[in-house]
Amino acid sequence: MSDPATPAPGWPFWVGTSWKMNGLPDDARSYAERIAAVDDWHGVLPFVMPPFTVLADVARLLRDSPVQVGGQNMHWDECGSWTGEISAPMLRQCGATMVELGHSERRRHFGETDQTVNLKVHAALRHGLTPLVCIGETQAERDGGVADLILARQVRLALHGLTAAHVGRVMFAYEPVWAIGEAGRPAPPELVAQAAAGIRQELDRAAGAPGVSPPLLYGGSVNLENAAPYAALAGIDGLFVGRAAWTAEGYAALARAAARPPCRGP
Ligand SMILES: O=C(COP(=O)(O)O)[C@@H](O)CO
Repeated sequence: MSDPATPAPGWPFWVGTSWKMNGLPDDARSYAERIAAVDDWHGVLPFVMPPFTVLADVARLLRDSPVQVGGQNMHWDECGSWTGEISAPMLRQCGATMVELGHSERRRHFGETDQTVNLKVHAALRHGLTPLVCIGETQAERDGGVADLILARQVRLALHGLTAAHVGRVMFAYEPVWAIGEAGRPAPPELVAQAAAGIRQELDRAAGAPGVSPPLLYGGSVNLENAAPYAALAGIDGLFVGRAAWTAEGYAALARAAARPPCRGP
């Protein structure tokens, strides 16, 4: 198993996917085998987040590839009476190096809060997992003019209690709630750039210095048509993709579309 990455801001560029609640064992193995066979990721840092039931299988098949594997959620405690939950050590034992936290679907349907996200960030770092924290405003919050406030609050609370050094080991994904899923509308790149600038200010403040703060990915209805324009945004360090990357070929094509030529590096 590869060591958990300590992400570097800017270049290189991350392209990852969460399969959400999709992927029976045969399909998961076939997907993993196909992306394990990709011999050129064009400089992007790839990662996949399969369901828990296939995570160990997928991690085993990708062990010798550059593709990192992560869980889609976890509990903040190491073990104990938490029926139905999964802990950081369990994810590590299965081969995960990353964990997604605070996705809007978990905030909306399963009672995830900024406080539980913060507990989980601490737990992930304690156990050597890279947390990928999802933040984003609802349509009502954007219409009400408080999107930037909501994003700043989500960032600050997620990072609460971390040292500046630990802040640099967290990753973030800006995912407007209104841009995600079947009913989602892709966010205009100008809007993403403006939101990313505000988020970056918060991240730099928490990290104590510009240039060492966490990578910031964009997610929400990313597809083959819009991947390159999002990837070209100066404040965006990666893409976090759902539906468009639920086939191995779709994922590999997206990584190619998002790959920045070396001259676009810092
Ligand atoms: O939810 C996400 C984006 O989903 P899409 O299907 O691409 O809208 C993001 O967290 C990746 O799972």
